[in-house]
Amino acid sequence: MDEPTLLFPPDTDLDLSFTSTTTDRTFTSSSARTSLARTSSLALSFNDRLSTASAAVDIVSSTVIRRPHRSSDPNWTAIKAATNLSSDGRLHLRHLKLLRHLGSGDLGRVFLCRLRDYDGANFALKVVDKDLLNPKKLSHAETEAEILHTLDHPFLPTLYARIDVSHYTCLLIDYCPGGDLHSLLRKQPGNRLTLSAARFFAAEILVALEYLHALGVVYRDLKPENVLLREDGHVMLSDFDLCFKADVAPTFEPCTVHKPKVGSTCGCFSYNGSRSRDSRERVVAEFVAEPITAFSRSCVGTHEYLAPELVSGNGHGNGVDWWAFGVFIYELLYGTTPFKGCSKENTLRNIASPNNVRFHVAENEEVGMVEARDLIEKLLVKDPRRRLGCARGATDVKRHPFFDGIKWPLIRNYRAPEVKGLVLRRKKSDSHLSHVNSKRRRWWKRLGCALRNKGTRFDLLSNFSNNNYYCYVNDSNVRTGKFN
Ligand SMILES: Nc1ncnc2c1ncn2[C@@H]1O[C@H](COP(=O)(O)OP(=O)(O)OP(=O)(O)O)[C@@H](O)[C@H]1O
Repeated sequence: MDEPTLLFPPDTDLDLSFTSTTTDRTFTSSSARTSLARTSSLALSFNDRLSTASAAVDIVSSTVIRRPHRSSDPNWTAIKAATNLSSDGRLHLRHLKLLRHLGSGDLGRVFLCRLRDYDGANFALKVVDKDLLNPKKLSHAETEAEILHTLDHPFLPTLYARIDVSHYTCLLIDYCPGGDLHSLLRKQPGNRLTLSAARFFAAEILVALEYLHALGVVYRDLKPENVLLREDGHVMLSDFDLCFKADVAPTFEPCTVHKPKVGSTCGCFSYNGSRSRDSRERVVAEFVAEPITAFSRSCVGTHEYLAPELVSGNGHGNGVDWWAFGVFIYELLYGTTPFKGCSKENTLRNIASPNNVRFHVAENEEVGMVEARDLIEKLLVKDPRRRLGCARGATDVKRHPFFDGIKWPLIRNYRAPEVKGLVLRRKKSDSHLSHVNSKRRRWWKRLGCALRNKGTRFDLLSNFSNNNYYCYVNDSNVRTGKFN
């Protein structure tokens, strides 16, 4: 579908003229689109005259967004510097320089930008022209801005500033140079990832969904296209225009867990197989925050990711995200979606039919695929009342053997997998850390050797290092702490 060239007359607020060719695969009720390929060329600039004159109409929220635990983040440092230098302590469009067009969506266009006087931090600026949107899209745009404003999570975008100028709303968020997971999949042989890479991305998305659900946000548009990749290879779930908010009542619920025998180790990243036979059971109280009473009738989402209850149109709730999570893991591992038909209608028919998901089982498949299929089957249960995740959310999904060995609280520190086409940039702070870590590694190694010589078990010591650079030793098996 060719988008028309948008040219603003010289006296309008912004000059964002460009041409863009877009196809996409999202549909919202009646309209259908797909985001499979995008090409665009552009010539754009903020109108300087406007930028300086815009102060009177700017409604700037950057000063009210505070994330104290991220005070050392370079992006925040840059924003703080710009606002400190600003005469009214606010961020304005004149503080930004647009570098290039990143892409277009249903609601607006996204540009790579930097602060004018500071080159060290990249941002993405989503520009929504409210004059071009119908009331329904306007409400989606407002939903997205509201949800972005509430988020504070490493796998979700940070809204640094919202700048309203005339009929434009501009949202300044994190820039993800790694592109999206859908494009990355297309670069892989068979369009699929290795099991350990799929598990890394699935685990991060699970944590992001857990956070959204704890806020009462049902996401409704999970798909690889909406998973952007940060420079360190960690994910950023994007696109919140199809979300809806519901009530959530957090509880502590009793749960039986397997307690490993003292001294037994757990492989952290490489696949660990089934649970240890040495485990004992104990009951613990677990935090559950899942919007189980969420209910909506509007049919939104992406065809291949729609849950059966969405297709039937009788109303849906939090379960649609757990269904989509099953489709997502399937696509990462099999290179296609499980109910895809030869047309959109066929796809919807396959989803609505009582037939369960089917798998192609390869002869020499990777260890862990049995667990992966079991998880997918449990997520793709057609009746949402019996679907994994619907009752107790991520708490239950995280405990599935597919995720065995992942140390959830440390997940943001894991090193991203090496995946063809994914260029990882190490942050300056990381290279400093890796220097410290390599010193620490050497220190542990020397200590381990010394103690081994004295007959002390090294595997107990190696468990002190919770970092994924370290080697985990489990009897005679050495497992490297990496996702690849
Ligand atoms: N933070 C970002 N960093 C890098 N690229 C981005 C970022 N946000 C968006 N993009 C790019 O811009 C494109 C348009 O994004 P946008 O969120 O407007 O629309 P979309 O993802 O197609 O979804 P929708 O139309 O549902 O809003 C994306 O496909 C992506 O390639």
